[in-house]
This record gives sequence, structure tokens and C-alpha cells, in this order.
Amino acid sequence: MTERTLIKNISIVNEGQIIISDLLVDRGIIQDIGDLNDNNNAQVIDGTGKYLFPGIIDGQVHFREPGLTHKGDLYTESKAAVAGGVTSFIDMPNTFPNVLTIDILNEKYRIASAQSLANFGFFLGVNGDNLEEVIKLDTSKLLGVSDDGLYFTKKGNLLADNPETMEKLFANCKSVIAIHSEKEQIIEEHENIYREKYGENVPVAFHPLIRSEKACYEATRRAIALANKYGARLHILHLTTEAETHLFRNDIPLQQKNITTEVSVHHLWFSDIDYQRLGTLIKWNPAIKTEKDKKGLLKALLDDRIDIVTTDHAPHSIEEKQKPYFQSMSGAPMVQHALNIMLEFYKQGLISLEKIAEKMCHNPATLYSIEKRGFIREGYFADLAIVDLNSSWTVNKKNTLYKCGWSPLEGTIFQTKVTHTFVNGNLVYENGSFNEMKRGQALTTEKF
Ligand SMILES: NC(=O)N[C@@H](CC(=O)O)C(=O)O
Repeated sequence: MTERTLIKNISIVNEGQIIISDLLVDRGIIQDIGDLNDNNNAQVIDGTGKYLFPGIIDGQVHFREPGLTHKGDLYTESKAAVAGGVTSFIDMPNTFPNVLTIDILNEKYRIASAQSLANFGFFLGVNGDNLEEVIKLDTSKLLGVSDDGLYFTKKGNLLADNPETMEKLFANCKSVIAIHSEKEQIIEEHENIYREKYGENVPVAFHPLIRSEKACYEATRRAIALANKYGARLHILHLTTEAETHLFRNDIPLQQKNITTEVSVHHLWFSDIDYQRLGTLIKWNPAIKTEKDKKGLLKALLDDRIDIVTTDHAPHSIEEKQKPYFQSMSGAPMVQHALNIMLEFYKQGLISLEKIAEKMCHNPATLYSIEKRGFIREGYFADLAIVDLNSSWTVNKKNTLYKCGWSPLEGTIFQTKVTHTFVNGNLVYENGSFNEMKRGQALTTEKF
């Protein structure tokens, strides 16, 4: 494979602008942007009529390795990611064993260097069990700490209404604290009410009433109050309610924010009217809520109260999903289809291409201080995605690359297609084919 690629005559979507230009990639780096001629045997790609985005940085995925690899693994899920234009991801700590020590964190980096087709970063998990060790660490060196998904084990966790644990973490942690924000006590009260009425077969349409707006709002309000008290760096994961969006600011630039938040694509795409059609396939935590919430989330994304878009890619086997309400696993795979979803909103006139690049590429890089990625700039890593905005296709089992083999989007017609994805200058994905010679790199941060 040639080390140089010249992309000719492409519409570059970057930093609030779209300009038609050429771009030269040399040995993994964006070497030049402008009116360029190939003078050194570069592989040439004609970009006429197509759009070039910085590779998507997905700030929240569950790729399931180690320990849960019957659902997904770092190779299979990163491959699906790359097919969707995602070139970097940050993986959550609820793999097994839970990522509660630096040794386990390092082990995940080791596996990913051998397996992942995309660039990778990992959260250190934090809960009541390892809090004392975490606050002894130099947390300023970590990409972030998170409690996400650790609540599945129902022990010692931050969400179990443990104000002391939360307080100590916020007082001492120097890195981004990424919180899964739902108040467990409120959820348990609701679970008991519905269990009494319906037994194990609670209709899934009640999921947003069990994991309710109040459960989300109260937890988010409390976390923000603590972050303000200690000046901690708080990030609220996967926001789901319109009510919570009003707790976030848009009067200061992202670089100056101590408190940030995100929306996951499924909470922009689905609403409670979809439970009837899709049942437990769209059971997520926090739950898919109402049309009003869905609209409110998009509004907050557009006016910058919400900073980034993530997927919370959470594959489970179809057997694990198709169970009665209480046993059905929460979460679903999304990473391959996230950019298509956002581009569909563009097609509907709801968001600009520049805003998509801001929320899926630039802002995740800024929020997690990721070095030299997320922007199309000379000297930056050549993580790039080319999209055709006029090419329709239907999601089906055959073209869904997740190890779990299904998607809640099956049957959906997308009008846009990712045609090429470059990771560190390597053309890893091209029109349905993969070049798997190279592996992704660990994300480095400006803090290291
Ligand atoms: N979002 C989900 O519904 N599930 C996630 C855990 C999580 O993000 O809370 C999972 O790991 O399956």
C-alpha cells in the first residue's frame, strides 16, 4: 500500500466551513490541503461530488472485551465502527473483570493494540470498591473515569445513592468524571410498583416510566451541584430528557466548560412510540423517552447545551434482548450507523453538515483533550471519512457487521453512505471492503 494518498476535488467539512479542495496524506499525516498535483506517485482518489469529514470520535462505546466477547470484541466492533466512518472510540469500564485497576486498564490497551482497526482509549472505572485507590492516582493523566455500566453488578456503585462516595470522588478527581446519571433509588421504587402489577412481564413501554425523567433529572442535578461545589470536571453521559437539557450552559465555549454533556444517537432517533414496533430491542438505560424529549435533545444539541454525539454502542445477543422485561439486557449496537443517522437529519433539514462535524469530531477531541485528531488540519493524523450524500441503502442483517448480528435499525433506508475511511492515513475501509494490515493507535491526550 502506498504511503501517500491524494484526495482530489472533495468538499471538506471542517471547522464551520465547507470548501472544495484537494488533500494529501503522507505517512499517516495530513500533509497539505489546497490546489495540489500529484508529483510523487500518490494513490489518487477522485472526491468529486463527495464530502470529507474528520473521522468520527465516538466518546462512548461498549466493545465488550475482555470477558463478554460473545456479545462483541475489539476486532469485530472496531471493524463495524470503521465501516461507519468512526476512526476513534473511547470504551467504557463494564467489561469483565470491571476496569477498576490500572493493570486491567493497561490490559485493555494491550488487547486493543493487537486487535482494533480504529484508534482507541479506555475509561478507568470508578465505584465504591476502588474509590480510595482511584483518588490516590494521578488522575490528571487519565482520559477519564466513569461509573458507566458498573451498576449492572449492583454493588458498591456510584448510582446507588451513595452521596459520600460521590462527594469524595468529585473533591479529589482531576480527570473527566463521566457519569451514568440515573437515581437508582427512584428506579427501584418504580420497579416494585410495576412488578406488583405485571409480575415479570412488564410491558417494555413502561421502561421510560420506571427509569423515569425524575430519576434522570435528580441524578444530573445532584452531580452538577457537586461539580460546582468542588470545581470538578464533570461529563454527563447519554442525556435523555428535555428537562435535563436546561441544566447545561451554552454561554461559554466548550474549552471553558467544567460541566459538559452528550446525547447518544438512539435518543435522537427513537421515541416511546417505537416500543410497540421494536419492543425490548430498543430497551436502553437511560430509557428512550417521549417525542418531546427527542425534540428537546436535538434543540439542545443545536444550541450547544449538548456538546457531543456518541453511540453508547452496547451489543447484546438477540437471545439476551428477547426476554421478559426484567431479564432483557439494556443496550443495543449503534456504532456502524451513527453517522448515517446524523446525515439523515441533515437530509431532513434539521442539522448542517458543519454542525455534525463539530459534535461528532471536533468537540469529542476537545472535550477529552485528544491530541491531533478530530479536525482536518495540516500536521494532524489522517483520520478521515468520505461520504456520498446521494446513495441509498437498506440496513439488513447481511450488511450489519456487529458480532451480535442484528440491529434495531434493520429495514431502515439511509440516503447516505460512507465510502472510504482512513485511520492514521491507512485506507482501512473502501466500499464494503477492508484492508486489515494495520491496527489503530492508543489515543494520546494533551495532558500526557
Ligand atoms: N446503555 C445501556 O443500556 N447499556 C450499557 C450500559 C450503560 O451504558 O449503562 C451496556 O453496557 O449494555
